[in-house]
Amino acid sequence: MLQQKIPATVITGFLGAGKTTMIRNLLQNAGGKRIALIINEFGDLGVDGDVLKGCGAEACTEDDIIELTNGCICCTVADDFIPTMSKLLERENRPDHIVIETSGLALPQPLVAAFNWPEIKTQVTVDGVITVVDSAAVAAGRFADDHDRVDALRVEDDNLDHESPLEELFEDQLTAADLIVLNKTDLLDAAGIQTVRDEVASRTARKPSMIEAKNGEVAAAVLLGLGVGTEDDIANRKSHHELEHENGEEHDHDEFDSFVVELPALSDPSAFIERLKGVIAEHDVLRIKGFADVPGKPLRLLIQAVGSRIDNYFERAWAPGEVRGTRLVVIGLHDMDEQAVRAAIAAAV
Ligand SMILES: Nc1nc2c(ncn2[C@@H]2O[C@H](COP(=O)(O)OP(=O)(O)OP(=O)(O)O)[C@@H](O)[C@H]2O)c(=O)[nH]1
Repeated sequence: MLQQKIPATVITGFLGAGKTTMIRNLLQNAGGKRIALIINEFGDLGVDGDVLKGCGAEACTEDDIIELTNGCICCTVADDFIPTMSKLLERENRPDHIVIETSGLALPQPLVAAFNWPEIKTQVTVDGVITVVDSAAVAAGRFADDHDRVDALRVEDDNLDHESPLEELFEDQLTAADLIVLNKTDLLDAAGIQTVRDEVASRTARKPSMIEAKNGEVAAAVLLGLGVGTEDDIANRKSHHELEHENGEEHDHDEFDSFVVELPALSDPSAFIERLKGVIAEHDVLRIKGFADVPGKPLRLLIQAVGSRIDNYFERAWAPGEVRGTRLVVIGLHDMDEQAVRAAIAAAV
């Protein structure tokens, strides 16, 4: 008997937009669907996997959560994604739906194209690409902020074919979308949200629907079942990179850098977080996430910084045998001064 293709939803969006938060909410409200989740993170601490495994949703047990940690999924399609999908499809107990969270720096286009590989195409179809947008970051001009600098460079160097890397990635992720979720609307007023809608609409020639959300709260029925078959429409969603290098030149993530900082226990987490805000602002760090050891506390403290907005909460107990420690992934543009950022974070403890 011919098996029905399994729908796969690709969830993309820039660092810190709220992808993991939205997926966590989805898993807790999946309405009886069994979901397999493939998570790809930039930076190798596996924070997203931990957050999702910790949500205890029946829709998706720990076995159904697969982490791809060898770099951005868009660059490791052949070595990482295809073999992972093949293994998943060989399972006896196949999922009803597959959800893929790309890293915040990934281009969705090569991933969607992978669904046209013969061994995948016969068994799976892309239900839709959902792009999560940090509305507050858009309103703050995060993705357009170094226009002047790039324009100045372009005058000096005719060969410069890139816009700012943030802007380009933002547009590529929007161009791939079947549905755009304008998240974090709690941080804006109505006029601010309208500005974000206009800005987002102006960044893609395609006009996918847009919905607004707070804390990634979107009904499962809205996210799953778009039924698009996006892999058949990739010709209309080319990334800047594909348009510039039609001859197949490799795309890479040279514009971004990440490293892990190991720190001692935090005796005063609030003071550390206040000082961390200063470090982020001074060095223009894009994203910090990780966890901390707070002496005397049985739970580990999760720290999530998106720009200089920092959330922190006690997440889960240290597991038996797990070494307590403080580890943070730091992500920034390539010109970020790693040594200076390391020293500044260490001095903030
Ligand atoms: N105020 C506010 N914060 C949010 C909202 N959604 C998510 N956040 C917070 O934003 C931070 C980043 O959220 P994540 O869900 O980890 O974002 P992500 O897109 O998975 O991030 P990466 O994995 O780095 O790409 C966390 O601290 C969330 O609690 C929202 O709607 N409003």
